[in-house]
Amino acid sequence: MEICREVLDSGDKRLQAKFKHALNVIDRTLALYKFEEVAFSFNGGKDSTVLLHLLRAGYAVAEERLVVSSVEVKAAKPHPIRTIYFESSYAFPEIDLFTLETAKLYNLEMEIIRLDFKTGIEALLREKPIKAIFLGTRIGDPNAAGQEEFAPSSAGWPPFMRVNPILNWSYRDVWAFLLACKVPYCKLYDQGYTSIGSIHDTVPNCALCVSSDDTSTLDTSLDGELEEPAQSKDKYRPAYLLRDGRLERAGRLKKVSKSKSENGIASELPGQNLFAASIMVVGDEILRGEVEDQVGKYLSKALYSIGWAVTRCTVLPNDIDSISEEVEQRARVSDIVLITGGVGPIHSDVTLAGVAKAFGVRLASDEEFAEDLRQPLGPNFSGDQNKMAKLPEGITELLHLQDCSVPVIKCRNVFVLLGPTVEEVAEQWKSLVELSKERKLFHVSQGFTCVRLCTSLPDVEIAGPLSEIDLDFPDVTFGCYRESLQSQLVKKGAQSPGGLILSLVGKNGRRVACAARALHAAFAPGSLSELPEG
Ligand SMILES: Cc1cc2nc3c(=O)[nH]c(=O)nc-3n(C[C@H](O)[C@H](O)[C@H](O)COP(=O)(O)O)c2cc1C
Ligand SMILES: Nc1ncnc2c1ncn2[C@@H]1O[C@H](COP(=O)(O)OP(=O)(O)OP(=O)(O)O)[C@@H](O)[C@H]1O
Ligand SMILES: [Mg+2]
Repeated sequence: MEICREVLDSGDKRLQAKFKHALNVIDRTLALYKFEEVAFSFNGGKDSTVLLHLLRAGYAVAEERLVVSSVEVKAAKPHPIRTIYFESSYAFPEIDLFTLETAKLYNLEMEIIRLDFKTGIEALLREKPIKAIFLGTRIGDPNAAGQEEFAPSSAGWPPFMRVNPILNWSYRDVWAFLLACKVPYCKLYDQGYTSIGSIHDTVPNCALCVSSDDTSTLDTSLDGELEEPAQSKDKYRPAYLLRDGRLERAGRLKKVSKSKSENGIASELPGQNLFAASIMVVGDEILRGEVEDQVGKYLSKALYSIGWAVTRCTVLPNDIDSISEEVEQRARVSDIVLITGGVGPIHSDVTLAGVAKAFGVRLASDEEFAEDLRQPLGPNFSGDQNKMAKLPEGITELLHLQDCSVPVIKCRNVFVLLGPTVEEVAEQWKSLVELSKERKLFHVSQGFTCVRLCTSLPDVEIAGPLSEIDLDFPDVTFGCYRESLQSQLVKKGAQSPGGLILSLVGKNGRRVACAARALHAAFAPGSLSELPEG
């Protein structure tokens, strides 16, 4: 079979291993089910094109076995690959055409279904005894979460086995195969499309753009941003030149929900100018009081300095369920969640497992992350067998940062900073903010202005005027607390140790100063004194 020969001739050991494994999955399926009980779900996309040729190879092997074992050798004729295509009026015409031409070229017995997937499969199963369907689903596809190579259809779907022979193939593997086998693929992939959905949600991948005024640098940014449809002046390189497979879906426009936008991250609330972040620090040693949490404090200040409100900062034990419950809850109510601690090769490092559980996905080995870790961790790092290189499947993006040896792990609106020391977290955070300015991962704006006033007046005297002024300044937050005598004494310029501290916080510096003047005016001169910035 020419496909087997081409893969062999390519000399690409990795491709050969993936090919062999996929053929084995196909072979096991054809041994389990009769030919007429199996269908191939083909849509002209690159993954299903790979699968088509794997099936051609796999069917040839199975036919051979049948012929050899058949008594009536002459009667054994080739079985066409039973194929289903869900046609849609929103499909690219190029995809439609390629699907039909390919079916003709390879003599596929194709059934065109003009219904949605579920209803179409229900109708199909009523008529035909299909028990298994081959799909080109790969890990990293949004719908791959929780699937294995053999995955029974989900609850609520008619019963059949989903067979995913290329589940563990990477973007690189797909192109290595298509190019090595020199098989035709849809021409949209030569025009910069790297993953194809409908005409309404797919544009060429901006990482492959060669704009008319820049033809030199390509594929250097990790830009997954929503781009407007291609300008006609822009040219795109072919899909197989995309070096970073994580950007495969960068040309897929994401569904924008009411409050959350790109990457699941919320837009600034109109008129309110406030984003809410949650911080989670994982470590039993902090809960035992052995170690003081400096990271939470650093991140709170850092978020505040870019205009974010921190609505929760929690310290959690190294326990999967505690982490997953907190992530699940905080990711829902916050714009972003920052997590540090509990990531590493030790048995108690379960932060990523907790994140995976919160989002209902499994942890899967990630070859690219293993590569990222190999350099900083040195020769003792044993690659993807090491649990450190496992990431929540299908929802993770690695953010490579300038001047940082390890990436930040982004799972939807949750960012895991590998740290673990406050210095390392600080370095990662600063680079993340820079990257965010380019990619709009989260909003970076002007920080808050804070004025702190110190007084020895008793709380009861302060309370009345303070609540009145509070009403006059809805855009300023008034806080009131006492610092320990000790910490006030060590702070330079502290006056009135042991007294009350009033803090006035707001985005508009002028308004904060105005509120401070109003407070001064409400009490006898000299009752309040301003503290230096803390
Ligand atoms: C043959 C076939 C079988 C499918 N089986 C399931 C299933 O069992 N459970 C499910 O949730 N979705 C199933 N789907 C739907 C896919 O998971 C996914 O929603 C679909 O490929 C649409 O992806 P898109 O929204 O990116 O276009 C199936 C789709 C096809 C074509
Ligand atoms: N309209 C469809 N008809 C039949 N099968 C489909 C259809 N849409 C998706 N599938 C099945 O789901 C698989 C996964 O779809 P997915 O979009 O991830 O990959 P693809 O379309 O092959 O390639 P690409 O990622 O480049 O779009 C396909 O390989 C195919 O088996
Ligand atoms: Mg597709």
